[in-house]
Amino acid sequence: MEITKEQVLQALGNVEEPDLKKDLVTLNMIQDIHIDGSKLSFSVVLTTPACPLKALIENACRNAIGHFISKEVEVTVNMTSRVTSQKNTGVPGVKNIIAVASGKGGVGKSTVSVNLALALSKTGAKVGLIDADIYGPSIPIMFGLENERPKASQVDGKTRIEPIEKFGIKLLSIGFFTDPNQPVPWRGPMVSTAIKQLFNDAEWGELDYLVVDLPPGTGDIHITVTQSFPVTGAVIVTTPQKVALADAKKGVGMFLMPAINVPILGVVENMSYFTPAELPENKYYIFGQGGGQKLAQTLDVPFLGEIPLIKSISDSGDAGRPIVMDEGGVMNTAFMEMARRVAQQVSINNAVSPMQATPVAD
Ligand SMILES: Nc1ncnc2c1ncn2[C@@H]1O[C@H](COP(=O)(O)OP(=O)(O)OP(=O)(O)O)[C@@H](O)[C@H]1O
Repeated sequence: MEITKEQVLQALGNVEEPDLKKDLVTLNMIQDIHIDGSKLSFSVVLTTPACPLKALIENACRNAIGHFISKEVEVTVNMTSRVTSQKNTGVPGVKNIIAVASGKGGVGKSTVSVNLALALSKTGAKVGLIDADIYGPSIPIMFGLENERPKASQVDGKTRIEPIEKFGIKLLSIGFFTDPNQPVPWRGPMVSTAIKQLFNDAEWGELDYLVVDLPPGTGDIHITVTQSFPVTGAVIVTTPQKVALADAKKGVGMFLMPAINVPILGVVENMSYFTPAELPENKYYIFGQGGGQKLAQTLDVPFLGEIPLIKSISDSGDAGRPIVMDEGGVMNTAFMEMARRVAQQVSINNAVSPMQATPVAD
């Protein structure tokens, strides 16, 4: 059987990327076509390794070859990725900055930030995490790094900070530079300088996603981060309670203000229902059901998922090993699904006007 490259491209031109609403060939996602008799191999370059539609797209490609060329073709599909970036984030090498915010304190914003960063990294992305919660930096504890200090050196008269690496991601926290027993009275300009240093003075290297854990509410740090760095999008964390939902709405409002203008990637509802470890199929909606989803609908933004309330999440946070690191179980599934939806929204936003898309090794 004779197959040509043109036939392959024509067949795959019938496969639509469901999120980006264009075919894979137009999107330049088909690469490395090799034909050897009836054997065909090609790569599909997705916009994120966390793509939730990976299996569906691969299947559609196989079906298209079978349908438009021949069922006799022996197809090998390599699913790879190249994370896209819409804007220059202002931090060299960093493709996307994802801000994690909440209207109200204590809703689990840091828990979501940490597990989001690790879940993205588990899919194969290069990830960094900044703890910008100046009033209660909790990331050092959550990673078991309370006594660590990042290395700093002088290069050409400039301070360069080495982010700490743990569980495959690079991280920096404002907590690494303060004494937990000595509360620091931060003044506005000091806060702004300190936060900017976490972005500008650190050796982040190449990152697909830099996740930023913001303080709760709306304040100086939000303004500093959003005005100094073009943030790709914001993830809003809420719990199902009315107060949290009302505050989340205010948080969304701040990101959408013309002076700030950061796209909302979506709403995550944390502590959605209680699930006992011994009976994971039982769900008790102790704070009410569907509040986060309704909020997302009202604001016309995506709903990124429900995270259950379970005791082991706080134990794991205190023990320095975030829960998504433990394979299997409801929390791992919930955080992996949430991360895939976040990455999907980043890809969709970037596809609106992709300015640069640099390849990453897979
Ligand atoms: N889904 C959950 N199930 C059980 N406990 C949780 C869950 N999410 C968060 N927690 C616990 O709730 C507490 C607050 O969480 P976290 O520090 O992530 O919130 P936050 O919104 O970042 O708080 P802050 O306003 O102080 O920044 C922690 O003890 C954490 O372990």
